[in-house]
Amino acid sequence: MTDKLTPLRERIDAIDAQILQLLSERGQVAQAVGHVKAETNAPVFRPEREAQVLRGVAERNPGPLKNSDVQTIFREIMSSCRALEKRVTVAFLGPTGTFSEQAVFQQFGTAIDALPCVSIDEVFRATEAGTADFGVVPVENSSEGAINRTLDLLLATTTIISGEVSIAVHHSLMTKTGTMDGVTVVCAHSQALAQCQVWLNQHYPNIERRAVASNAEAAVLASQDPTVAAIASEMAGEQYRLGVVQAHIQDDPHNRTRFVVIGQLQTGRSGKDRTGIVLAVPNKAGAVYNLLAPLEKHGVSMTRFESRPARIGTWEYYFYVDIEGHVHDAAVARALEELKDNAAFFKVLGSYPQSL
Ligand SMILES: O=C(O)C(=O)C[C@]1(C(=O)O)C=C[C@@H](O)C=C1
Repeated sequence: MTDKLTPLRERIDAIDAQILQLLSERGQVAQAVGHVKAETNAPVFRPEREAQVLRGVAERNPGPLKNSDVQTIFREIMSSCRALEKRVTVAFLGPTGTFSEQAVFQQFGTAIDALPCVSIDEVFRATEAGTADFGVVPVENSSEGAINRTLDLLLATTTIISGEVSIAVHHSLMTKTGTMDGVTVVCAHSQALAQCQVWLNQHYPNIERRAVASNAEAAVLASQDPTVAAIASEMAGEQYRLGVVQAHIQDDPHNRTRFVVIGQLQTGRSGKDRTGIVLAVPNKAGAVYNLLAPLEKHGVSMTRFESRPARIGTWEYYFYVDIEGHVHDAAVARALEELKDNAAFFKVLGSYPQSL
């Protein structure tokens, strides 16, 4: 047994030495890139380049490692190389242990300074003020729909969207003891309670449900009080040493939340991009239909259409539209020019690489 293992481990040691040498070389090149960028004041974080690198490794992956695992490794390599150029600060809806934090790491890797904020408003403020280089905010959930606060803030913000991240959202029911003995209340963020309501109705119809600021806060409460159960990610459960009563209790097994990255950065073309816009039209028959006609005319696909009541001003609704492509793609540029001409309000939220 040992004799068979020894030569294999020696091979692994030799490969690791090569990997380490190559990582060191990569780091040195990243430092050189950093110097070039510093001379021209160019942005350090280039989401379009990182997306291309990650798509490239998945395309060229010879196996046996899974594409998603190879991408996780390369994301961390780029994160560490980027940190050699400049360590970025990223604001998110805290506390730590939330899905928002997971989205931050999925986009930027872990070689960053993560800045937990108490609300979505605070994430926007920190990013606008420059306290954070970027902010990560939830924008839609596959079972609950739009995160309205984010949509409202995107309308007014001076920041632009530079990226998107999609996270599988799995909720677990957890308590201090790992059982429901003596539990009188289930705490979670209102979105999480909504995403688990069928399951809760079936299994614990009579236990009080209490909405709190975040699932991580619910986990903190459960860690302090054995009569409280929390619905949160298992990551949060581990962090606050909770026992799992039941894993994956969300009603939709494919439940996902999409986040956007906000900042001052205009992301370049990656070859597979998305653009977010907000529009308003005068309240006339056929206005919305006519408004969107340029998209079809120029062969631009719409991937999302969301409306929000305008709470002030002359128009009744703002329309949040996501389209495929980048503002610098010829067809998108032409379609947007025409859209703008027909709209009473028009704002480009940003163009960015589609999430992996
Ligand atoms: O290509 C660049 O612009 C780099 O700075 C290098 C690098 C990388 O490590 O590959 C690091 C940070 C950028 O976000 C993109 C890529």
